[in-house]
Amino acid sequence: MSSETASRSGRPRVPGSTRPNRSAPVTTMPIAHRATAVAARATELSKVYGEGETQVVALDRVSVDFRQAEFTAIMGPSGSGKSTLMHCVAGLDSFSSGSVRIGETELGSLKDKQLTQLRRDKIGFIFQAFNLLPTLTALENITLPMDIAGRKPDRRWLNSVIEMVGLSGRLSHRPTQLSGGQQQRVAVARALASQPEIIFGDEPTGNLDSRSGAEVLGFLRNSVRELGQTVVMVTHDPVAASYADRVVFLADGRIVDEMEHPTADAVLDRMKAFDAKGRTS
Ligand SMILES: Nc1ncnc2c1ncn2[C@@H]1O[C@H](COP(=O)(O)OP(=O)(O)OP(=O)(O)O)[C@@H](O)[C@H]1O
Repeated sequence: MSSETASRSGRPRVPGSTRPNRSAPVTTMPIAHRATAVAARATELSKVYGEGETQVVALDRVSVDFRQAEFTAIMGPSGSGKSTLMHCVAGLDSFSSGSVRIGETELGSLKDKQLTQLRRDKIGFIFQAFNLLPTLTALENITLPMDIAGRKPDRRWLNSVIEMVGLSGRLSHRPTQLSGGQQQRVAVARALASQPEIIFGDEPTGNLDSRSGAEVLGFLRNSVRELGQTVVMVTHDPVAASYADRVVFLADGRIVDEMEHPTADAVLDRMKAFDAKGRTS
């Protein structure tokens, strides 16, 4: 595998693959751009549920960048807007005002069909509940999004991803024949297989024991460091957040803090500073 420095410098290759990662070859991207290249951006993003007395401001003018080849965790107290932020940026939910872009594409300007296409082609998802199809084998689940899109998987890339998550011996198994940790590895491979611009994880380790969770988080971190993937993950768990390069803290629908190179203890301390209502102290 390539060194961290080399791999984090832009769009590196999968080991053994002849194909560079899709959007921007590393050799042509100036260093200044690499450091600031943005995979997804929310600007003044607001999301309001309901009206009048029952109105809830879930997101209150949130502006945040998710940089390419970086692993970002979103944390905050329950109800602070983490899932809403992820869903709005991932094009899974509409927003009330502001803007979101994935790469160069403004989501607000897209019709439903275009949004579906963008999610399919540019975004990978990993959910707490694995979301695998029970009638398909592990391999069929991994390639399903590409099959639906009518795209042929890059075999060498696919093999590298399958090898990385340690599923080579399990490809013909169906989800019920796999442990929870193995099922989530299938979901990780499915998300990585199409080399999306960005992967969103919603509590991806929420249903796993700590060992399986650590494995999945390790694969996600490797995908960022060694494959140049961009990952954004919502989590409640300071240990999970410590795998990220950066943590963004939400409270009351606003970003209240950020932490680079987080440790579990530092994240835990920061979380303790939120009071029971979810406000910062
Ligand atoms: N469909 C909805 N209708 C009305 N209010 C909603 C809806 N979805 C979320 N909310 C409200 O928006 C706010 C933010 O919710 P969100 O689920 O984004 O928070 P969260 O930080 O992800 O919470 P948790 O950690 O508990 O999952 C909360 O006050 C929630 O009650």
